[in-house]
Amino acid sequence: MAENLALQVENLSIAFGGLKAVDNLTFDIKKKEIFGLIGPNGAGKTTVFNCITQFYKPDQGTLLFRGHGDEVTDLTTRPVHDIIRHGLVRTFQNVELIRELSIIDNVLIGGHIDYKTHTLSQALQLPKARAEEKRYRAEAEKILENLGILDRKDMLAGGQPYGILKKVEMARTLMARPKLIILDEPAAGLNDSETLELAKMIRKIRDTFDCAILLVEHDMRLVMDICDRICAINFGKLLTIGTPKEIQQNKAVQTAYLGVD
Ligand SMILES: Nc1ncnc2c1ncn2[C@@H]1O[C@H](COP(=O)(O)OP(=O)(O)OP(=O)(O)O)[C@@H](O)[C@H]1O
Repeated sequence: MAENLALQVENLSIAFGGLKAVDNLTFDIKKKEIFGLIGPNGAGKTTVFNCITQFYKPDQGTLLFRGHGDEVTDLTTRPVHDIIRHGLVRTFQNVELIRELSIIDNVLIGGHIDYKTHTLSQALQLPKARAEEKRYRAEAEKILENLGILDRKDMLAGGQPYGILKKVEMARTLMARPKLIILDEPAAGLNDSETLELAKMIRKIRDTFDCAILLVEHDMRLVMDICDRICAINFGKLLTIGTPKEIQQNKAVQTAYLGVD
């Protein structure tokens, strides 16, 4: 795997019954790249990232990921719960936060995969556990500051505007110190100004937290605005990979996706 790559997908295929949902798909994502995956409804986008995160086990293909410490992992050999430990996280379309907890406590939940101390020492508040908790709290505060919502840290998650909840969810994701974040339709449910904010936030995350981003999104303005490169698929097959400009000018994409003939 080339040193500049975060993810390499080669000849990925998966079928459900007779239907080839992903058909011999090959693409790669560079370190710190914002990479878009687009295609019409049913094109196979969700299935692609379900294969990457090992929620589905692909029938065929190579999935190499460069995670923490630049270590390369063959994702197909890992169980689904192990993927996050390597530095690959995904967000969900619906924000899933605990309304009764404060914003910072919701963010701290994202750090739990990393806790080194035993649950018992945490419960007894032993010095090592207290030090660890302090370190995670400082890290959570730094992330909230970066996302511009540190002033809300002690407020309850319940009742916050949707745009803020999305930021809290992103903060929680960042606690896993990801090397690649898969964003599943992050603009769904956001208004125009929140979508603009989201674009700024995604760029800032890439720049500040040194990670690549795979964006699966229907909002073409957002995709064209922030992606370095875009992969267009239809019927599970690759149409083309290119810059936003190249994608907009591509005949196959116009026909398949934008509905232009
Ligand atoms: N678990 C499954 N079992 C059977 N068929 C499936 C399953 N998951 C996806 N499919 C089928 O695979 C194809 C690709 O679906 P997928 O959800 O990946 O598309 P998509 O591009 O994400 O669509 P959308 O934009 O509507 O979310 C579709 O025909 C879908 O019906």
